[in-house]
Amino acid sequence: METALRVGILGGSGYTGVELLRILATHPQAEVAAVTSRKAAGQPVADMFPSLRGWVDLDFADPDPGYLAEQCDVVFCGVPHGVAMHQVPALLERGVRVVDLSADFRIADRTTYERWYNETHAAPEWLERAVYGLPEVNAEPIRGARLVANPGCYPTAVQLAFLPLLEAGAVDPEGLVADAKSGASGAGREAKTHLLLAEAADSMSAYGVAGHRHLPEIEQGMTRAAAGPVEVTFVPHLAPMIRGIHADCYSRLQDPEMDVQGLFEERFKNSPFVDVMPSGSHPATRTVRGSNLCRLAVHQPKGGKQLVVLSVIDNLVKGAAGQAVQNMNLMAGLPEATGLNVPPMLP
Ligand SMILES: NC(=O)C1=CN([C@@H]2O[C@H](COP(=O)(O)OP(=O)(O)OC[C@H]3O[C@@H](n4cnc5c(N)ncnc54)[C@H](OP(=O)(O)O)[C@@H]3O)[C@@H](O)[C@H]2O)C=CC1
Ligand SMILES: CC(=O)N[C@@H](CCC(=O)OP(=O)(O)O)C(=O)O
Repeated sequence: METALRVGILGGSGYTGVELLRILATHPQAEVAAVTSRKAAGQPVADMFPSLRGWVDLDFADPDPGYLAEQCDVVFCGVPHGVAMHQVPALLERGVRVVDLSADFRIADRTTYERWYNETHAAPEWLERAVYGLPEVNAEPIRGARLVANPGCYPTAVQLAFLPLLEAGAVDPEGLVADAKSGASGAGREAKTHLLLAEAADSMSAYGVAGHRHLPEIEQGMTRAAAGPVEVTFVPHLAPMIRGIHADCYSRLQDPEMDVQGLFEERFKNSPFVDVMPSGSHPATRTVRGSNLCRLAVHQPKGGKQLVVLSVIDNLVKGAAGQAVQNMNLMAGLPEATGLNVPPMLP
């Protein structure tokens, strides 16, 4: 067997970090060599995450890029946006390849990034060199990338639902609506009042309706797919569940007679993690939990022009850690699904 890839996780004590550790624990070609946390440096990983007892025998280390570069061939960044951009250049300059799960390198246009994220970009020279890590679109450039910007969770679910339609010019690109619900783990592991059990359970609320930071990321990908301007209304919601994203994606067909089901089946026939369900299906988030799958279902109510595509993912897997490992596999020349072929957990 070839030597395993030595993998590091910058920000390993958060939700995407523990999900990366879970997935990598059974990956046949990767070995986790370093995991960082400022607060837990020096403590065994399995003390913080007893679920990994017997699987991960490492202590958390300080987030020092020099140390990570010594130990690792590839580093995943599971740190908040605004943090990764300060750490990533030092890793890249030392020859480490990086998959950044934060938003720092997703938006190629610096001005757009700075407007939506309200801060000056610390590594603008890497913005254009980063490859947007949606494997269903960019598999080839991802293979050769030094820096992959892993997509956001909502943008993954929404783009996969719209891309076939936009690439084929099948819908009005200016009348797109994405109504999406996310589980609370999408907001990370830091304490926040709106995520307390008594605030988030048994309730559902929209947020960011006037403009969520995922909107420019969604529009960037969809503009590329449509090869022209798109107009998207994006309404995210916090739903009373732990994992999962359910996106209802609305558009107007140019030709209601078009075989939309056939279009989706053809577009994703070589995508191991996109399941185009029979037309009229109702996918549930629980049918993808713990897996790297995106399940899509096409609906054409009354056979008219209005089209509804339902898209479900696990925000921590296809929306974050699983997609990041899919990208690492491509970068390493491995089959895309290596270490990711597990069925979802249900119930
Ligand atoms: N949760 C989700 O569903 C998704 C998250 N993402 C993105 O992935 C990234 C990680 O998210 P998530 O795991 O949920 O976040 P968490 O808040 O759960 O974890 C953040 C991690 O980053 C570390 N960290 C925080 N600040 C710093 C810093 N200044 N320097 C070094 N390390 C730091 C924390 O550890 P410590 O404080 O101990 O150092 C912790 O390990 C974020 O950018 C997020 O937006 C992307 C897609 C989906
Ligand atoms: C429920 C919730 O709060 N979700 C987060 C998005 C989660 C996420 O993954 O954001 P990035 O991928 O851009 O890091 C939010 O709305 O900001």
